[in-house]
Amino acid sequence: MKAALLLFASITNPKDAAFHEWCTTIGITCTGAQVRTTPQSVAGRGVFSTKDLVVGEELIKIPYHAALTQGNGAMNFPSLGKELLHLREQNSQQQQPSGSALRRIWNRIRRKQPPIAKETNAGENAQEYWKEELTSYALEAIEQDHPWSTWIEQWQRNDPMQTLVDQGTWTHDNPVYTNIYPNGIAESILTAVNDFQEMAPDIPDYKIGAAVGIRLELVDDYLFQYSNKVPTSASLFSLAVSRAVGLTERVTAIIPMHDMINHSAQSNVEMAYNEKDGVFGSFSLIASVDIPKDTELFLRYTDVTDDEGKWDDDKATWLLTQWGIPSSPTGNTAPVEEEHTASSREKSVQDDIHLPKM
Ligand SMILES: C[S@@+](CC[C@H](N)C(=O)[O-])C[C@H]1O[C@@H](n2cnc3c(N)ncnc32)[C@H](O)[C@@H]1O
Repeated sequence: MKAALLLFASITNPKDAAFHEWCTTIGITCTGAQVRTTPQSVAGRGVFSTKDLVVGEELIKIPYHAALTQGNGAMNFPSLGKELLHLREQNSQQQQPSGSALRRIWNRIRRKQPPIAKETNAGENAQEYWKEELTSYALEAIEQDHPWSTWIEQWQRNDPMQTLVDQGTWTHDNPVYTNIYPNGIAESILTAVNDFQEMAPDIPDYKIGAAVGIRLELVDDYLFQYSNKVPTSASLFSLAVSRAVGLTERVTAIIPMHDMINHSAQSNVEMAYNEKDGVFGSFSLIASVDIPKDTELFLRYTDVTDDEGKWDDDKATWLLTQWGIPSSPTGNTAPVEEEHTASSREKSVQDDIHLPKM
């Protein structure tokens, strides 16, 4: 308790302090790390080491029940769980549209990425609907003032895609819908594409345009299928997507503390989990290199290099539009070789983990 008080005393931002207090309540232990809102972070807020850490040292431990998964969501909100299950059954019976030309092009690009996870522990076809369902559970948590709300209300993302989704200016029936050019594209979409291009000038604008188009289609599909049936929010949907991690082929999760860690091609932490008989116990964040005190911690969300280690602009487009993170041929070197140091009880999921894609 004394240690916790000392920890909060050193956090100056009230939101960070509230988040850490919540972490303690829910059973997350942060022995070597702290969330800080600071200009020193690449994204204005990130996780920093609070002491010198040696490779292999555990700095954060998160119990499984703290993570937002479809299974945990259904356990906390059983009636919403039933409604979502019902919707899932309805949706999977319906003929899925073959998708637009844009989506087909993007699917070709996506084949370069690891395969998308297929199913979860929450039932048949569940993995297909994780984005929609985790968003609904997150909204329900806020609505019911569930303890998770302290964390969920702090989700943030600051990039042209999130701005576009927050403004809702891409849909024709939106009163704030801005100019449409003769080619049918809204001015707000072109603004987002231009803003992205300024952030990452090495990525061709047509690739950014395609990726933005795909995401908007997915948001549209989501609103069409879920609005007026269960809690929905395009903004939270987009936030959830940027914070989720695929743990196994069956389970996608948003994990508190883990989701506060920013991306770098040269990560310095990795995640491991304790699992017995296919049941998760807890997640650990482990130093993958020696880390001095007060250093920002990084995970590598995705690799943007090809088989030969060269910067791949398709993958870079993904990083840019999924998380708002720019990259360039010169700014991305191969990740540092990491020595696996987790105990034998812990299975490293660094290689299995993929941040899910829309
Ligand atoms: C999983 S969250 C990480 C925590 C986030 N910074 C926060 O304060 O909630 C992912 C988001 O963080 C930001 N981010 C992460 N790594 C970044 C980087 N290297 N450069 C710029 N923004 C980054 C992006 O907005 C991204 O969508």
